[in-house]
Amino acid sequence: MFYSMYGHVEGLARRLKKGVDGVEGVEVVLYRMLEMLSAEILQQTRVSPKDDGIPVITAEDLALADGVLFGFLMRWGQHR
Ligand SMILES: Cc1cc2nc3c(=O)[nH]c(=O)nc-3n(C[C@H](O)[C@H](O)[C@H](O)COP(=O)(O)O)c2cc1C
Repeated sequence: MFYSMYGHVEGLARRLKKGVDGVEGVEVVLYRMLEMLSAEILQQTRVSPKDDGIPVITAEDLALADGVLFGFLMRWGQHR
């Protein structure tokens, strides 16, 4: 599961999936974290459009996973 504003973290997640999917018996499913920024802020900060093919994760999705890799960017020293 990841959060990405400008695609760098998403690119890392896609590459991780490519690598880990090569492990026998393991399947990686990509999810994004819920967007917390308003549409206005997203427009002002020129955030990249999101790929609708990657769903937003739910608590139920998390419970199905045997393992979770987290990916998120740093913004002013913190992630909220
Ligand atoms: C507003 C803003 C604040 C940032 N603050 C930090 C920071 O405090 N520390 C850091 O290491 N990187 C910081 N960065 C860099 C991002 O974490 C980094 O570019 C990240 O790869 C962006 O990921 P994304 O392209 O998936 O959104 C900041 C970037 C932005 C746009």
